[in-house]
Amino acid sequence: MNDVLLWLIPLAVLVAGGGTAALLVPRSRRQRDLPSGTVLERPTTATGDAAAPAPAEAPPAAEVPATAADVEAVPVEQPAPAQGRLVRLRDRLARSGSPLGARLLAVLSRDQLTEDDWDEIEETLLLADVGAGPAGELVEALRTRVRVLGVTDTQAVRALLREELVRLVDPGMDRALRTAGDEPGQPGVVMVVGVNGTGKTTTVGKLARVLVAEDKKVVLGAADTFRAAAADQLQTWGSRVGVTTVRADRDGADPAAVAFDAVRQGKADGADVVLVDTAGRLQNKAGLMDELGKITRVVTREAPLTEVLLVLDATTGQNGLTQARVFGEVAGVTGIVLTKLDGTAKGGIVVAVQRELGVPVKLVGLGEGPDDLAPFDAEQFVDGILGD
Ligand SMILES: Nc1nc2c(ncn2[C@@H]2O[C@H](COP(=O)(O)OP(=O)(O)OP(=O)(O)O)[C@@H](O)[C@H]2O)c(=O)[nH]1
Repeated sequence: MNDVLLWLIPLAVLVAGGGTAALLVPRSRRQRDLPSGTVLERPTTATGDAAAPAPAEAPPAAEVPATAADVEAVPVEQPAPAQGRLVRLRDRLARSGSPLGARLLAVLSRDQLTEDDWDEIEETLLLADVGAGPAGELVEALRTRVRVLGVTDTQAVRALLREELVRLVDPGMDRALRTAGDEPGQPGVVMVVGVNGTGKTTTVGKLARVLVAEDKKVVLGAADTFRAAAADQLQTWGSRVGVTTVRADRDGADPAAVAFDAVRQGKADGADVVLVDTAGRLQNKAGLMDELGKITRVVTREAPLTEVLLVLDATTGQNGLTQARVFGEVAGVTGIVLTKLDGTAKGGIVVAVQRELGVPVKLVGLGEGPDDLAPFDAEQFVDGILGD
């Protein structure tokens, strides 16, 4: 009876897995034959808790037997290039209520600007989440220039407002995405952090498309193991552009283990960039610090993080700033992605968050479409909010 069982158990496992021999092949061998858009699952041992052993101490990915590899047969798309996308902002903002620029220009086009008018401008800036400091600075600078230059003509006032807004958004900041590895043969590693629902997974998917459009080889790491659907969501984004997704084989697995595997996979594949999606629940600062700290430490053993992008929802105003503060302290943020800019008339958050963290907005989300992610540019952004 025992002998029969010994034969039946592996047989049942093979049948349940579709009978494929790939189930028993170590990842390193299997991967050479993988089609693009592949999903790699890794059985993870540790849990997300900080006390768990670092996954780098677990068996390296190449020696771990792979489990199911459900490759979705989706047609591979050719994503659109990212340049020039920010011009869409104007249309999107026009549809999102009364944009900041229109409200400012309505006041500035009044005949004689009174004290009340300047107060109204400051209030408008505050309502658009620019923040008290920058709003005061802009009003002072604009007021002085209007007075000194004796400008009354609406077009000239508009030009001054544009200059002052561009200055506030700071065109001098380095907004280049660091997606190249530090050494030859090493991928760039971009970790994406932020609270639930801000658009992290969507941003990773859209960013993968941007990079694929630039002919870069990308690997995705689904280290958001907290939300059940996040890995599926990411995998779908990856499959659409022929990009491999490394994910855990169960929910709640150790995110650091998945991130580590993704980077190792990226190296093995000769990828240019590995994008790591995280859960980053804001349960408490210590927990967040443990989770992101552990991912960073573990990933760095394979390749250093070249970019840590904080995803913020532009519609959340002051709340977003509080999140930015916490993530800025725990995650070593190097760039900001402001999503849902299409759904708010409050573009001022760009200024406030850059001031808060001292790091630039590098990308903006302009909608739910796959190519609705644009590289940020101070002048184009201001033109977008000022409208025609
Ligand atoms: N309008 C608009 N919607 C967006 C944008 N970016 C993301 N979204 C939407 O925001 C919602 C949440 O996005 P996700 O990518 O799932 O957010 P997440 O941060 O990964 O969420 P968790 O996995 O729960 O942490 C989705 O419905 C997205 O389509 C954007 O730029 N504009």
